[in-house]
Amino acid sequence: MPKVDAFFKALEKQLENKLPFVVYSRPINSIIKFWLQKDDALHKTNSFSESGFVFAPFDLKEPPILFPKLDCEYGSLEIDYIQSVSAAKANRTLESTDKKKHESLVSKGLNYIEEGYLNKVVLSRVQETQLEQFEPIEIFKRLFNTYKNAMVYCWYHPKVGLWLGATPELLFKVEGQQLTAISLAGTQPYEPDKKPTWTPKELDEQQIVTDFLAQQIAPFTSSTKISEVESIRAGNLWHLKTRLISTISSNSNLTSIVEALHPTPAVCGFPKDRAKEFILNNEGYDRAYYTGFLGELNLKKSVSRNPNRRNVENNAYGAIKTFSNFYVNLRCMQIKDDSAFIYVGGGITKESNPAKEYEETQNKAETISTILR
Ligand SMILES: C=C(O[C@@H]1C=C(C(=O)O)C=C[C@H]1O)C(=O)O
Repeated sequence: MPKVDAFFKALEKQLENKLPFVVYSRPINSIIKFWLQKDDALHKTNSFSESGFVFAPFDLKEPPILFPKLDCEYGSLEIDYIQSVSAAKANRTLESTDKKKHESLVSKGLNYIEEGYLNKVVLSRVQETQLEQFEPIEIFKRLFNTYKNAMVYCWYHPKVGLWLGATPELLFKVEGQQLTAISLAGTQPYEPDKKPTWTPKELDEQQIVTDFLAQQIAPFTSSTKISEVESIRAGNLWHLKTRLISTISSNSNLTSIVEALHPTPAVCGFPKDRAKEFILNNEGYDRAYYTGFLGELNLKKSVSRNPNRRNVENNAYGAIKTFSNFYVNLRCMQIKDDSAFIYVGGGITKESNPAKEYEETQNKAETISTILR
């Protein structure tokens, strides 16, 4: 059997057998990887000290789920485009009262901002779409073909559920002693041949995220470099992005970095605790794994040394580096029976307008719904 077919057949079989798996491809990358857990045990991690794949909820009162490396079969495939079943399956978006509900949620958030209780809060909703067929692996293939600068994934555990997404947002990654974090916020619709123009509202909203990240990593790092703000495209949207790169002090660990950064003001708000409390008390539904994070935990890779170096003796041995990378679970959906639940939100600051914020969530939902049609 050709390698591609065997790769996806193994996934289909894992799903049929109701066994946990994740299949994913990191941004700007033509490598697809999977981890297939050998039994249906539900492993969690509190310490982030194991190796494997992590899937964490928004609210970390529930510990993240771990597919431990030692309990998994691993596979990878290098490919640019995967043939998937004839593009479209008809589907129907259910009538919703979402608009009114979301606008009144945003208005309430704005009241809290006006009163000075919050600077920014990210408010979200979930939208249901009926599917003609249960075909998550096919949806994954379409996500992979469509969103090249996103982390695309399909994650399944029989005791938790099935999630799919194409997220443009890195929470942070660690490679050896280097920490990279990304501030991503502000949204404009993409229009062909047109560069986005950013208003002070969006620049401010994104700056809150950058300042938060810089402040939160400071106790664990040194010599942080902060890039210029740039526009990046994610499907039918533009966002503002800043990159922060620093060196981790030798006494810090992943748990303290996660606690310091998650959830960032890009998906929660500022101040963090007040925004989180507002979300939990007012959104009126459970975000579960939406705006949580997912990714590789403490994996190893060998990095070859610079061949131009003089120290020939050392060049014979490459260095082994430990790396982890966590992406924020955005532009995602959960599939239950024959329905897809699409999760979308946006940042609210004092200049926000409820009707526009609803429109922004619609644009975000569109990014992911196009894959279902
Ligand atoms: C919350 C979401 O996206 C986040 C919010 C953004 C915004 O408020 O402009 C932009 C990118 C993401 O950090 C989402 O996609 O659901």
